[in-house]
Amino acid sequence: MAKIRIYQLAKELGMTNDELLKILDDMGVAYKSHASTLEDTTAEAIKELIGEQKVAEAKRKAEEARKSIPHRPPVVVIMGHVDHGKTSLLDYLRKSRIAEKEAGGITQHVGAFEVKTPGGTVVFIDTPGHEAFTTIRQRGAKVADIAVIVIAATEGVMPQTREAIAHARASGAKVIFAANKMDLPGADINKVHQDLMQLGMVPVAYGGDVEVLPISAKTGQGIPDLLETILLTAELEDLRADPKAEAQGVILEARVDKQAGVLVSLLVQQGTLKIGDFVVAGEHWGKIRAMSDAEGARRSEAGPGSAVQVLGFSDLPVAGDTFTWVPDQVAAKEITEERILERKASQEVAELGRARNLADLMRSMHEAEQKEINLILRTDTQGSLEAIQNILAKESTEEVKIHVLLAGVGAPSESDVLLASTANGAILSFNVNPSGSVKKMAEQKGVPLQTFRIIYELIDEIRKMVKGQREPVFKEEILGTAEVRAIFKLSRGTIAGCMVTSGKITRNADIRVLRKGKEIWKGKIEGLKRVKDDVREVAQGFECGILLEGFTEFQEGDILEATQQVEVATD
Ligand SMILES: Nc1nc2c(ncn2[C@@H]2O[C@H](COP(=O)(O)OP(=O)(O)OP(=O)(O)O)[C@@H](O)[C@H]2O)c(=O)[nH]1
Repeated sequence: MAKIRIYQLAKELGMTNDELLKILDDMGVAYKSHASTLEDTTAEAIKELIGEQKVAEAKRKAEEARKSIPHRPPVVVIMGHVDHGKTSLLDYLRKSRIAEKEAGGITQHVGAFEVKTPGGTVVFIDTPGHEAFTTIRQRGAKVADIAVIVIAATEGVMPQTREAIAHARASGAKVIFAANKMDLPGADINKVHQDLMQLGMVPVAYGGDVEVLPISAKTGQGIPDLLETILLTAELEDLRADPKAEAQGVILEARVDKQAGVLVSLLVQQGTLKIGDFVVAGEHWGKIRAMSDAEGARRSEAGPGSAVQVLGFSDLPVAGDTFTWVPDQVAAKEITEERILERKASQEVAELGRARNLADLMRSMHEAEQKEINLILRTDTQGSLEAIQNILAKESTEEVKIHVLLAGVGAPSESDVLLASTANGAILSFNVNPSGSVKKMAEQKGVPLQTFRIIYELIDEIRKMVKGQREPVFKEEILGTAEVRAIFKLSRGTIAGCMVTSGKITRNADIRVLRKGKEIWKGKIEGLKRVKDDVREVAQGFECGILLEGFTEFQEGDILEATQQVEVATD
């Protein structure tokens, strides 16, 4: 390597001569002037040092940039079993928010509302239950950071509590439990704790990390603590959003109002949405003409964490679609038109390749290298459910995990189909039949849904799935051999003129070169020719020319052995 002079290296590293001379002084390197040459090792050491400094500086800047982005309020969804108090809790939170304002405040439904506490603001999605939440997730958007799952302490964990947990987990939201109805004499928080332990979740009270807050949606008892826990959880998540970024968020609801036209509720997640902005959401676009918030107040802009109702969409966007800012109408139109075309094209493909049964699902999981089988189990009785779960636990292997997203008594529901669809899973039911509408939905969404009458048939099906997902085991199979009879040295390599002496040689086979019975090389074929034509295979008794990838030292009499890897059936 040519010696480098100090001023040359300084230029290469983008620094001044003086800066580099200072580094040399610090390193104790002697020089006469900036024109002196450096030893190779010194130059390398300096390059390495500067490289490290640059990486550290870039890291520090990235962290600084992240820290300069302000925090945003957490977005919370409330879920739980029917009648456990989701609506009451939302009502209480909504009222407590208004109580802080001037009396007589009017509220309007914009899909989410804010609760301000001394510790910070929390945004609540204004629709109880997981249907709305799952519909939003179905479209690929993550809307809630935290799920509060309400459990009536008079009843404990019920089937839809388990569903809510499964949905929340599948979305990646943090889960906090609210043990509700604590004002009632029959309330027993210990039962809630124990039920959760049975599901493998250890409450903080028992030394675990699962938050269970006793509350009453009726009296408001414990709700400040619940809000505080939400904010603490959010703090750990370090949620940030840049108000200066291009506006982006999720459509929460959309409807047509006879007078106002298309009304869209949306949640801004990044950036600031302003009047006059153009946005696209799925296949629809709009120019924001007016915005109003949950207080019914007109807004000219909405920053991260704000839910607003907007006017300006010409068509109804779909709840759950993300919306993004675009610079103008030309961009808005082009993007939405492109999306419509893309959808039409992919629909045609989907018609052909939709996963309709377990075998199809297994194939798609295999292609995606998914090593977890996600299942929803539905049975007629608790007894059969437990029996199946016990057997399943034994079928899970190190390589392929069986993950039961949800197990419950009763027929599969539409919400099960949504869950299975987002998790790329299957629904297996035992002795219970899904309704026609559920079957139809499963078909539309490509979710395998199968009903069994005999437990062992169900288990067999699962065994097949596990087997399908195992890493395949391969063994080597010899395809054929060829003997080198002549050697041609050409400009593009050395070609072995061979006679296929047994079996066949194929273009994509693995080749072993054997000389006097010993392997001297192993690799792939680069070219296989019969006379002058490139061919895919040559059979016994024919001559051919073989060019190998990276081997040229042929000798007459060498044997080329062609092999291929074949999958071995395992049980
Ligand atoms: N005493 C008492 N009653 C409550 C409390 N929370 C809810 N309730 C009552 O429980 C019943 C069900 O409450 P909702 O808030 O409608 O329950 P939900 O979970 O929204 O129910 P669905 O919307 O049907 O799924 C109502 O009669 C409420 O008044 C509470 O903390 N204490």
